[in-house]
This record gives sequence, structure tokens and C-alpha cells, in this order.
Amino acid sequence: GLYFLGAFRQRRPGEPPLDRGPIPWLGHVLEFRRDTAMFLERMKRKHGDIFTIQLGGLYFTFLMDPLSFGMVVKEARAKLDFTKFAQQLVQKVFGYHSMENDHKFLQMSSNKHLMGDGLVVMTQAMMSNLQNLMLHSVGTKHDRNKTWNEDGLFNYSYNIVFRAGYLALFGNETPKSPGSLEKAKEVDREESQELFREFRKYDQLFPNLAYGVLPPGEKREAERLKRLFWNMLSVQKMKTKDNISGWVREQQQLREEHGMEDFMQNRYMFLLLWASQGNTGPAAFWLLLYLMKHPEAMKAVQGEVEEVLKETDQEVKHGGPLIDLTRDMLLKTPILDSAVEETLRLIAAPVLTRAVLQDMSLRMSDGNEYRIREGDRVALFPYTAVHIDPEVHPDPLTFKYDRFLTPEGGKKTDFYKGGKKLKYYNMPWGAGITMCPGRFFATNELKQFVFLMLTYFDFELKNPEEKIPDIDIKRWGFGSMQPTKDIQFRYRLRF
Ligand code: HEM
Repeated sequence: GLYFLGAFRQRRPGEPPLDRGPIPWLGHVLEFRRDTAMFLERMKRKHGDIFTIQLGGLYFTFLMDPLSFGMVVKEARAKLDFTKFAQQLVQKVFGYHSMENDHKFLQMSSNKHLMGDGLVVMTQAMMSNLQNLMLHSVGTKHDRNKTWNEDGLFNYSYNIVFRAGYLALFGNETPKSPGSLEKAKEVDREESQELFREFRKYDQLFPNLAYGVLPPGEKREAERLKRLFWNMLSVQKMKTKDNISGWVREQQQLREEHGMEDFMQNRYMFLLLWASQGNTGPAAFWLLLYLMKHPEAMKAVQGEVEEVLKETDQEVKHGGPLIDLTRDMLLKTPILDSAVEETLRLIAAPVLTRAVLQDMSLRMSDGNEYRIREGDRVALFPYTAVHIDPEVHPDPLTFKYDRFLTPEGGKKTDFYKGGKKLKYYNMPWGAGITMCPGRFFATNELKQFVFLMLTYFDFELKNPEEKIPDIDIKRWGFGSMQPTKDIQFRYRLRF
């Protein structure tokens, strides 16, 4: 029994340092879960840039040298595969059973609809939904309301970006008659609000659900929520909507054509909702908060926003038209781009995992080669390995809005370690074949949100002295981090 629990595994010649951890089979899983970043930092100090640890019966080899990341990211799928791991996770968390070509369909429709020309359409959809949600709560141009509104900044940012993103991707309520557009917009607001409320409950259960350690009561709640989302996002409901994005529609159609049953398609819809809405809202919160806490950054971004509006002859005034913020305009904001990238460096912390399909060797940038066993996992945690490495990003825990700007004002891509230029210097989107296919859309969403906040509202922290909240360490490894607590702010229309 102990043999199969991995208790007798020994390091073989040519293999990375092995650290089985204090508990048979579980290995290091408790410390890993408690604070992944701190644990991996400790392992790195103890073993160096590569080591193998036991986590819940599996052996993971972590690679901490960003100069060697290419070996993992570009390795052939015959040796390092992501599908097995991803399929198990989506089955556990979303109840979805993958089909053949799943990933190919996802990539195909993402390339078509979330990038290039497709993004022009998505930008417009996002724009009109953002304006519907952001301007409604404070009164419309006909109903002037310049009193301050108060909210938690995390709640507000997540709420608006989640709901607008959901409506842009999954479609709007179809107006019952040509004159009932306002009524349809109201339904959109109510329905998306309800979805967000339930989503946040699932969101909070998610880390423990993914690790398979939910207590029975919470497990039942997760089951209830899953069924609720399958129902709320069902393909039958979807087919009654207007403006469904090509991304969602095409993926649904492909599955239908390949004979997937409706109930399984519904589950896939929930997976798409999760992947598309779980990260951008929290990132929007951090971006806005960092700007509010760094007046020089806020001023630089505000200047850029005003310049872009002026170039397109748009002015926001009381009773005037809403602004039309296009994809083209969003391509002219290098300072905001840098602020977004800097925010993601500080708060996006995925673990990238691959299954080892056959015995293989990994050659590191220093020339050393290590043997890796079939059945193990290889993993990267770029946050510790590169995002907060002071050699790559000096003063790494400080937000510097211009960190990713060249002196000429362009995008900076030169970052070094050990005198060598790094290809992987910031990895909020992961890398290689599983790299986030929504990254261009997500970046756009963040920029649109900040752009509209700066254009339409005055806003400030309720207590300007309040410190930036800590990161909730329970969520390391899943993408965008969330704060341990919210921070109150107030906002009002500027015009
Ligand atoms: C700030 C926002 C976002 C962050 C930080 C983020 C980050 C990530 C990361 C780290 C991965 C996994 C990469 C890997 O395992 O190598 C991922 C996967 C994914 N993301 Fe995003 N994402 C964001 C927004 C979005 C949006 C807006 C969409 C869709 C509209 C999206 C769709 C997806 C999908 C479908 C996958 C799975 C990809 C696959 O299996 O190949 N993401 N994202």
C-alpha cells in the first residue's frame, strides 16, 4: 500500500531534487494550498530552479527558471499534454464531459471572434452593455443626478464588468416589439444582476471545489448552483436571445452538429461563462484601485483618455450623445496598456500544468538536463518565478504604471535575467497552446471600463488613507487574485 502511495519513491540519477513532503500520499498539499506562492518560494530557496514535490498522490516537477520556460511551453504534445488535466478539472468543477476536438473548436472560434475583426464587433457589444449598466444606476441624461453613490470598489467593478461581459458574449433580451427596447434593456439589467449574485457564491466555493475539499453542506450548495447555471444558460434560452456573440453561438452550433446532447451543451455554456467572467472583473478592480492610489498614474491615463476623445471630436456633455469608443481608439493608449499589464503582473497568478505522457528530459537554460518520469506533472508558477523576481522587475511589489513603457512611449518588451533577454517576462495569460484565447477581449474590457469611468464619473476612495487590501492567498493558481476585503469608494456623474 505504502509503495502505491508513493512513500518509497527515490530520486534517480539525473532527476530533479525530490521532496515528498511530510504526509504519505498527500505530500505537501496542505502547505501548497495554504499559500502556494510562499511554499514555492521556500522550495526554490531549498532546491533551486527545478524540483519535484508530491501533491495528493501525484508528483509535480516545478520549473522556476523563466529562461527555461520555453522547454515546457513548446514541448510536443506527445510528451507534455494539457488535455488530461483540463478534462478532469472541468468534469469535477462543471460536470462537463469533453468531446473529441473540444480544444480545436475553442481555438477556432476564439481566433475568429475574440481577435482581429471579430474584436471590433465585440468591442461595440461590450460598449453598449457597459453604458447600459454604468449610466443607468446613476440616472440617464434626461434624469440628471449628480449626487454621490457609494459602493465597494471590488463589488462595483466586478459587478459591472461581469454583467457587461456576460451580455456581450451571451446576448441580450430580444425586444418583444420594435418599441420595447428599453424594456428589454431593463430585463438585461435584472437578469445579469441575478446571475452575478449567484456567480459570486460559486466563485467563493471555487478554490475548495477545484481541490475537491468542500465540506458536505458547501458541496450541496455547489451542486445547487451548478444546476441553476445550467438552467439559466441553457441553449433553449440562448436561442431566444438577440446579439449572441459569434464566439458563443459557433461553439454551441459545433457541439450540436457533432451530436452533443442539450444538457451537456448547457454545461459547456457554464464553463464558457466561468472562463470568460471569473478573471476580468477582479482585474478591473485592481487596475482602478492602483490608479486611484497612484495619482501620477491616474493623471497620465486621464491625459491619454482625453487626448483620444479629442482626436475623434467627442465631448461628453449633459444631454449630449453617449461616447462611441471604438477598437481603433483603444489601440492608441500605450500608457493605459502599460498600466493594465502592470496590474496583471501583480495580480494574475495561474499555475500552468502539463501531464508527462512518456519518460522525457528537460534541458534547462544553464545546460543541465533532468529526467522526468511518465505519469508525473510538470508545472510553472510564473508569479513567483518571474512576475515578482526583483532581478527581472526591480522593486517588484510596487505598482509602476510605466514599467511596460519605453522612454519613447512605446511598449517595452526588454526584460533580462542573468544578462539574458527574457521571452516570458509577464505571463498573466499562461503560455503555449492553452494561452488564454480571450486575452485581447479581456484587455479591451479592462480598458473600456477604465475609459468610461474616467470619462463619465468623478470618483474617489471614501477613505483616501486606507491601504490597498491584501491578496486573498486561497486563490493562488486560478488566474486573477481577489482582495481579502473590499474598499469603499464613491462616484457621481461628471456632466
Ligand atoms: C483578466 C482577465 C483574464 C485572465 C487573467 C485570464 C487568464 C487565463 C489563464 C491564465 C488561462 C489558462 C492558461 C493556461 O493554462 O495556460 C486562461 C484560459 C482561458 N481563458 Fe482566460 N483570462 C482572462 C479573461 C478571459 C476572457 C475575457 C475570456 C473569454 C472571453 C477567456 C477565456 C479563456 C478560455 C476559454 C480559456 C481556456 C483555454 C484553453 O483551455 O486552451 N479568458 N485564461
